[in-house]
Amino acid sequence: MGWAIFSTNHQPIKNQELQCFLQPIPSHRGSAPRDEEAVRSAAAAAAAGHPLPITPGRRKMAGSVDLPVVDLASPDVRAAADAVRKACVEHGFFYVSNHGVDGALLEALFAESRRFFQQPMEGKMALQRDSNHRGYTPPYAEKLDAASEFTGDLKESFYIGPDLNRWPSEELFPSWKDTMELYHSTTLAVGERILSLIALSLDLDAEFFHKVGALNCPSAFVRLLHYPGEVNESDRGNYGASAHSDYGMITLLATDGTPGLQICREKDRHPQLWEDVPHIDGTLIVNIGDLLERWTNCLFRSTLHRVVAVGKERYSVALFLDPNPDIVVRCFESCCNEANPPRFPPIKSGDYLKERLSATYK
Ligand SMILES: O=C(O)CCC(=O)C(=O)O
Ligand SMILES: [Fe+2]
Repeated sequence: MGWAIFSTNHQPIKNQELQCFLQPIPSHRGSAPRDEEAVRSAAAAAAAGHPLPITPGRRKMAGSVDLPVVDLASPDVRAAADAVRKACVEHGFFYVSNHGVDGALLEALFAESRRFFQQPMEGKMALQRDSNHRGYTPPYAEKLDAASEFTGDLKESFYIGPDLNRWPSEELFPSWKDTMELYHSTTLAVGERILSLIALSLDLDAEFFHKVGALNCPSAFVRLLHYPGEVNESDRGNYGASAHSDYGMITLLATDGTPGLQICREKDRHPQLWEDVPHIDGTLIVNIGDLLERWTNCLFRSTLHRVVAVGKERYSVALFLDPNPDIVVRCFESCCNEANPPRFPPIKSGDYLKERLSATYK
């Protein structure tokens, strides 16, 4: 049988051998040469009747995508689960409102993040990312699209895991640790609620992800992100975060309201159409990762996305909520049958995530 290791446009890659798992994201994941791509996306946007605003970075952009907003406080849980299913099938992205993350906590989180990234490089590098994948990553050290012609993405970031963290000095950052730990636990709880809706949307028990152990010491990482405002001439066409899909179950994203995030709903369509994901006050952005795409046999989309430079500094914070590393991700029975057999072999979550991460930092 030909297994697909990385999904592409929800079709299996025929005759792909298992060793391909060790390769970085293949080049068809959003890697058209930048000029050609700009022309193509402009043409597609024009054809679709979208306006083409020219950003300070002189990048042409398509229109905005109209993603659904799921109310997490809705008493009609069935309707919320149905809305989640529709969003995951059609877009792989949606917003959640009434999520319960306090505005004051978000304000404190962004203030701490700004203060950390505003330090001189020396202070940040003292907490450089370690082998446990915690800490600071400078600009250019990470390349989310392996096919990008640039050395690396423009962003800098800081990873905070469930434990074993590296913290800035308490003297300089007295409330940093408490703020980060509170944000970690708060968004983890929101993520668990979203996963319970996702389980219901797949006609599984609401507690499914708990029951199979995926949420027993899950691999949950908060990542603070900072994108520069001004970019050097040599970085013209480079991305804040180059095209990628997220690796795990779900991602919850808070932004400071600055635009830049774009999604491409049809990975293999040419020309690719990139659409802006506008900020909506009071909401978090949620997207599906590759492991959930595998679990659902590509019923749910792990959608390609990127962050373009918009000539303005940008801060965002992601929570990557991934399963316990020992969980084996195997196609749900409800998502396959004889006519639609599993497209991926079962895989241990930790093995999959480790390979994807190591490809990102080569
Ligand atoms: O900053 C953003 O808006 C997106 C970040 C992202 O896609 C990621 O870190 O995986
Ligand atoms: Fe992402």
